[in-house]
Amino acid sequence: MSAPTPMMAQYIEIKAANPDSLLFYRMGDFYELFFGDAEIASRALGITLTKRGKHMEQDIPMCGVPVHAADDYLQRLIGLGHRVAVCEQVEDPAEAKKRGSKSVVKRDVVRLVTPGTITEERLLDAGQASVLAALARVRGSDGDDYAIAAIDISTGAFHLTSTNASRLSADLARIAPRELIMADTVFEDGDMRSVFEMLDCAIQPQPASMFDSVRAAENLQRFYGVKTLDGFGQFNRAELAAANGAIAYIEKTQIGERPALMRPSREQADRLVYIDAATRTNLELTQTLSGHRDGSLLKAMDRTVSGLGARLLAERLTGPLTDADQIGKRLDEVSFFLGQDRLRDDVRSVLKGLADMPRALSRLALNRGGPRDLAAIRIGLEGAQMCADLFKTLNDPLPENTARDVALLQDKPLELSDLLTCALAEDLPLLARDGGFVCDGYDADLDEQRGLSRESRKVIAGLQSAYAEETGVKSLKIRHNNVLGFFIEVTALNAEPLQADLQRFRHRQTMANAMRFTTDELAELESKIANAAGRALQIELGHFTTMQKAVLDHASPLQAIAAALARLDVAAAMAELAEEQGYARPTVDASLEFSITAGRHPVVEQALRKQAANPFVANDCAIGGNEGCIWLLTGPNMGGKSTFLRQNALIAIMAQMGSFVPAGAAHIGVVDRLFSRVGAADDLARGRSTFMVEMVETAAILNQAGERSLVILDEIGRGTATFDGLSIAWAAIEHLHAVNKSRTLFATHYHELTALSAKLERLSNVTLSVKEWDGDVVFLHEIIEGSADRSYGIQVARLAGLPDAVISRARAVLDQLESQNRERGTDTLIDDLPLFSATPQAPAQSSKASQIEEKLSSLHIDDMTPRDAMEALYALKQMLGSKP
Ligand SMILES: Nc1ncnc2c1ncn2[C@@H]1O[C@H](COP(=O)(O)OP(=O)(O)OP(=O)(O)O)[C@@H](O)[C@H]1O
Repeated sequence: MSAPTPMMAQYIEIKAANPDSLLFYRMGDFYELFFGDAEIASRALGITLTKRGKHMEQDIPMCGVPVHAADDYLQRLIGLGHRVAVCEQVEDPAEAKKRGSKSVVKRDVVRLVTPGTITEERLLDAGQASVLAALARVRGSDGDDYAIAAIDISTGAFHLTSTNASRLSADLARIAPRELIMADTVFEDGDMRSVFEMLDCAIQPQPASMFDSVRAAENLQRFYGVKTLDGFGQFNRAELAAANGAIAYIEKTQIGERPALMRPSREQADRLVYIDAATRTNLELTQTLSGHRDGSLLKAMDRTVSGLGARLLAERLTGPLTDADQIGKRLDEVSFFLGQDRLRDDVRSVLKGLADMPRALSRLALNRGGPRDLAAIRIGLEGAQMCADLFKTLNDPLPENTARDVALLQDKPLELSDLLTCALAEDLPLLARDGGFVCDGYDADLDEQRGLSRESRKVIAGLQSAYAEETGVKSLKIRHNNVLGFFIEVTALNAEPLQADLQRFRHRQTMANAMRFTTDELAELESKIANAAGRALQIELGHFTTMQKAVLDHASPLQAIAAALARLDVAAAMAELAEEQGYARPTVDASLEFSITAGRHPVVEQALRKQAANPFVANDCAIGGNEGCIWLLTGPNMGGKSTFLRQNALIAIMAQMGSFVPAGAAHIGVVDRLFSRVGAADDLARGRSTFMVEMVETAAILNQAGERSLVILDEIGRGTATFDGLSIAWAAIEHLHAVNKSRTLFATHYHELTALSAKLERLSNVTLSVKEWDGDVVFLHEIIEGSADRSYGIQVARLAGLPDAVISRARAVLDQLESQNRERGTDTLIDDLPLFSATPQAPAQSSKASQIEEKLSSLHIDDMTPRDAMEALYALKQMLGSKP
């Protein structure tokens, strides 16, 4: 068997060290993939699979992607959940040749590209954070402690959240990482499976040693180049372990490059509203149930003009606050911008033109940046100054948060800004190695080299005319290509005068219709130009390094300025939204109030307006109070029950993220937990039926909701047989009323439940009004007191286009069922239910049963004939049959 070629041997060795990643192996202008990687990539990318040589007597499958288009292919592979190891040539091929003609150029993996560690503009969504999360678990004195380190390497944001087993899912759902890492021991723990299954992201278990909390402080100190972590605040063991895991993973994937991470900031779990994963999904906060951004609350609210602002808005929407003071301060900013139309417009138009500073900074830190990233910083700093200047003309006092942000903008690093403004040219190449990004007049040496090369070009133009004259060939041209450099070109017919003097015009190449020559003068000029260009590029690259370093030296103030710009964008955008949509400032305080006047659903309202349909019908909601009220909502199908339930939850979220709300007025006592059980979908992938999903979600609510919670329940119990469903709904309401005491909205089709209002003092019945007209039903979408006695399901079915025959048959069946029901009387069912009996009744002794038992025990079977036994059995059966 033949040994692998030296190159294949190198490939096999590098691949063995990176078994979990597709290996992009650099060969000239291509990244090549071999063996199984080639098969996977060719299928995923739709590129041709070829072969190259043999290994162990078998063809080696191969495919390749051109280096200049690698980003696109990377994006697709990462999108499909793959990881890619990028292996580059790390020495000049000339060096390799010195070791012998057969030696292979040294190559090494320079970077692992994973879903959570990408930084390229084209691989990122401007309005979305790209989070890598590291989950750590440490055994505490009373149970396990968990912490999540969430890093957005594309912006440097770094948050640490302490959590526990019951909050973990909700916290991960809020953070919504693109990639989650954890110790393999945690990954393999069966109890954790449900947590990981719920997440829609890449999950990468890592060696447990990466999450060591003991070495963590030392590693963090090394990473940040500090002697102690005291200045960072106090961290618990779980937080240290999570931070250590995240940093170790970044070092593992970035191989030698150090991203400009901010210092970790601690998130206090109770600072944010607890919203569990199901509620987040059901309320379609950042995407719809079908996975689209259109139709989500975020899309309906987003009026930001910069990527920075869009990301901050999403962060605020997914983590509304629980501190009424902080919420009030955010609302002050919106009020301020609402009263300053002109300023708002001006600020927004400055912000619109800004490039993404934190992402540019991050690429520069990782040595992946180019001249355009330097320009992004320059433009960002100019924008910050322009923004700050806009506020100078104001006489009114600024709200606290706005004043703080404007002060931050004024605090820009002047030297850096001057350096970038003076040095950078207007038109910039993507890559530093393309040159031409330092402006003329900045560096005399550079200007001289550029002058030389410009001068030489003029000389070449002169030479061309001279040669044309000398040879009498008017069409003679001096051209350039990468293979020959400069050359003289004449058509084959005109070659003779040049061929006549081959001492002077040395022949280089014969083409189909042309001949190419060179001269000593031309060769000399060529080397002058090449030298000058090479020297100029060296000088420019030197300036690039200086500017890059200057930017990184100011990473912290730059990040602070970017954060201030993002906050201003969000505040101005919220004011824009409030004005455009007619929203009101909510009152948010520490009470247990929940009273909304003329509330609307932010997404449905905008959709109806777009369709020029009937306007949205506003509705009130009052479920506040010291022990929380329950509104039991019955009403026809399509009446607007789900819409009403969701709109109130969304209004609470909007208010607590610091936004104005779609209502005439709103007074909300801070909600600390928001639960919803609306619209169930099968979760067959996890082996759960609709009903099971519904019950798991309901159980979570009944076990966790408290008096500060807001609970939204839509049609629980509908996924099972009528009486089972009704009983579960019934018992759940009683529990909510007596135990949870949360502010609750409960929509149902079980009209029987409305009888509960007679017994539960804080429960009110409300319904959605309808008009019946000529056998049809008209939905007025208006909430009124009282209860609906019918669901109008058949009318809705008719509207949906069920065949007439089915509709009329359904009407006949319904009439029959209703008349039977009337005869039996549903009220008896309600009155019979042991409403307030906490302890189940002991089953009454049945006198019939004991008579049968007595008779049985009096029988002497051994003394009986078969006929006697038969008769006794008949008698027993008869006694049983006489039971009522
Ligand atoms: N307040 C409103 N104003 C105007 N249109 C509304 C209003 N509420 C709901 N609608 C419209 O009615 C449609 C049905 O609403 P929704 O889904 O909330 O009804 P539902 O009572 O929950 O129905 P079902 O019981 O069949 O689930 C919505 O898609 C919306 O277009």
